[in-house]
Amino acid sequence: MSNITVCARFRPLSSKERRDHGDALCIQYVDSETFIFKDEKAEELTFSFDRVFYDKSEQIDVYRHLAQPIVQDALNAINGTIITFGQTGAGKTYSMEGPGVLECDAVKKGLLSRVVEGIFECTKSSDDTSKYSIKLSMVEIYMEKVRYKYICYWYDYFPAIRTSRDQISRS
Ligand SMILES: Nc1ncnc2c1ncn2[C@@H]1O[C@H](COP(=O)(O)OP(=O)(O)OP(=O)(O)O)[C@@H](O)[C@H]1O
Repeated sequence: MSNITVCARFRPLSSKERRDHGDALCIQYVDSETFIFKDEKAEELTFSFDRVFYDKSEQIDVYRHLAQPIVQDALNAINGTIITFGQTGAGKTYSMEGPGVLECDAVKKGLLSRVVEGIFECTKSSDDTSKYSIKLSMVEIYMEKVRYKYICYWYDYFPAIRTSRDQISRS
């Protein structure tokens, strides 16, 4: 896999969209990497990505494919970035936060809380005396202006401090 992964995600139609335009979709499933887009003249255009998440995809699928490798790299001190890009209402916030960043819905929670959980899950399972300094931030770029949404730091974090103390007392 290259250093950059590009995915497309489709959200389900809203009830207003169904009411106004019906259930017909302008995209057609080909496989997990390719879809066909039919434009207004019914011309077909084929698009391919590293992965396509269709409207029934779950938040966990997006996390596992897109973010988990970045979490694992982060534990080896390799920085990573996840960018959502799209027009208003496309589902960027939903993918990043879920229905709300303070909501703990296990199925619907977004990448942000899954990434935080993933990082601490990995550090907990490390059995050496590694020291971690973790910085995680989420920004919104709108009209070429950068706005911080969340910024968190964990400095001098010793996940294995208890394990190492136990080992010393056992030896
Ligand atoms: N995968 C999804 N499954 C279910 N609902 C979704 C999904 N993606 C988006 N939605 C819903 O669609 C609506 C628009 O999504 P969202 O607010 O995430 O868009 P956005 O791209 O962040 O928009 P904006 O740029 O205007 O902030 C929301 O009501 C959201 O809950």
